[in-house]
Formats: sequence, structure tokens, C-alpha cells
Amino acid sequence: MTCLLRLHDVTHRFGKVLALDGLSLSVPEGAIYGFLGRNGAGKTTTLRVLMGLTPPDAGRIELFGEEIRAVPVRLKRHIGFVPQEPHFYPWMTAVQLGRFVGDFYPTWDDAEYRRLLRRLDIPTDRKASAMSGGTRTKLSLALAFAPRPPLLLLDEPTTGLDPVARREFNDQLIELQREQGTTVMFSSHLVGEVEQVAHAVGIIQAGSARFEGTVDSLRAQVRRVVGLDEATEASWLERVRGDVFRADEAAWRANVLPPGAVAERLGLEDIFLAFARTDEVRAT
Ligand SMILES: Nc1ncnc2c1ncn2[C@@H]1O[C@H](COP(=O)(O)OP(=O)(O)OP(=O)(O)O)[C@@H](O)[C@H]1O
Repeated sequence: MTCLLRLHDVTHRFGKVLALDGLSLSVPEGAIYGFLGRNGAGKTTTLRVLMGLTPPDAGRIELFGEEIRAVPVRLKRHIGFVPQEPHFYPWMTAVQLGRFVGDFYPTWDDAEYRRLLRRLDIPTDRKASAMSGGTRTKLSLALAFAPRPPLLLLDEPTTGLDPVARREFNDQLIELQREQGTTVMFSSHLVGEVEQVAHAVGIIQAGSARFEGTVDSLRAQVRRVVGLDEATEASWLERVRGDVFRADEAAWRANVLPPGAVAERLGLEDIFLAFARTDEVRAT
């Protein structure tokens, strides 16, 4: 698997708050990578590091095959970004915004931008201030895809959209990603959404990666062990450490559980909840 982007042990502090705590992750080239974490887990800080807006205190970044400490402007030009809440000059129309944003990108493709506006049903002559939230979010997608960036970062882009608009947005993201072959990193705290769009998933908690892999491997590997009595639980959990919670199929079948215990399969929602409550899952 070729990775377009890797973070190694990246740390960032805001004063006393340790926002990123030795974060390591790998984003496969050409995939949609769902970056899942609770509020405050460190998703936005990670994306800001990748946009070159927040230089990390420590750690290494590998991006487009280069190893760097912080993301320089020349690489930023090859990264598209869709923010949580897009802010446009309210008096500009979609066409005017295209001209404005296009000036920042040497690879801006105006014909592609016009095609995207038509495709996403975005009015060309209406001011941004008169667009609905859903249309503004789609506009930020068109602006992000028009320069055909090899890497696109989306920071909880569907926040504030109703379920229908969210589904439409995500369907369009999947289609455009497929057409252009873009590598996409998509942050969200909505498990169902990540399940819908992502080929690979990274779960971040308190600034550290807790899991990385495909959605299927996440389902196959993570289980909740029930049926342990208190005395067994303490010694057994100590003995097996994290392995059993992240074992492969064969290890599960090899019956590593103590008598009476059962390893339950979980839905993705429950897996995420289990990761969020550190005491239930001993991973990594
Ligand atoms: N500018 C800042 N100054 C101080 N602390 C900050 C700042 N930005 C973020 N933090 C803190 O860093 C941690 C990570 O925040 P971050 O915004 O990256 O999380 P997030 O996963 O994106 O959360 P959300 O889903 O709520 O957007 C949090 O504890 C947050 O309070």
C-alpha cells in the first residue's frame, strides 16, 4: 500500500493542553480516509497541521514523498481544504469566488469548476449570502476539487446539514473522488457517515491514534469481552494486554478467552463508543 501522507509521532500543545500526543497515521493513496474522533480529540488540529497553519512541536510528516517538519506553502498549493463552516465573501457569486480562489492555485481548472457548478446544481449568479447552507457546502466542494488537488482535507464538512443534504454531499464526494482519483482525508464524529464514505478509518482519541485499518478489519478485530468475573478480569486483562481486543480472526478462533467469557462482535457505532471509553478497549 502506497501512502500519500504519514504522520510520525506528531505532538502539538496549546499552552497546557496537549492537543496531539504522539499522533501517527498513514493515509493510503487514492483512498477516502475517515478520520473519526470525539469532540476535542484533535481532528481539527491535525488538519491544521496538514494545512501548514499549525506547525507541530515535534514529530515528522511525510507528504507527497517528502519528509518535512511542517508543511511549506509550495506543498499547501497541492492540498484542497473543505472547512467545517465555509466562509465566503458574502457579496460574491459562485463565478466570482471561482476567479478569486483560482488565483491562489496554479493548477486551477476553470472548465472543471464550471462543470462542477452544473453538476452540483449550484447557481452561478447568486450571491453566497443568498445561498442555503447545503449549497454553500457544495460550493466549497466545487472550489476544492477544481484545482484537481492530489490531496483533499475535509473538516467535518457536513456539520449543520440535514440528513438528506448530508447524504447528497457524501454521495457527490464519493463520485468526484472516484473521477479524479484524489486522496481524501475526511474528519467526522459521525460513525454512520464514515462507514458510508470511507475505505480506511483512523480513530483518534485524546490526540493519539487508537486504530487504523479498513472498516471491515475494524469490525473483525475489535470485540467486547463479556462474562468475566471480577477476579479473573483483573488478572486476565493484565496478562493478555491489548492483544485480544485487536486479534485477527484466527486468534479469536484459537479460543484465547478464559472459561465463561465471550467475545462479542460489535457494530461500528459500538466500536467507536468502546474506543471512546478507554476502559473497555485495550488497543495499540
Ligand atoms: N487555539 C486553541 N487554544 C487552546 N486549546 C485549543 C485550541 N484549539 C484546540 N484546542 C484544544 O485542543 C484539543 C483538540 O481540539 P481540536 O479542535 O483539534 O479537536 P476536534 O477533534 O477537532 O474537536 P471537534 O470535533 O469538537 O471539532 C481540545 O482539547 C481543544 O480544546
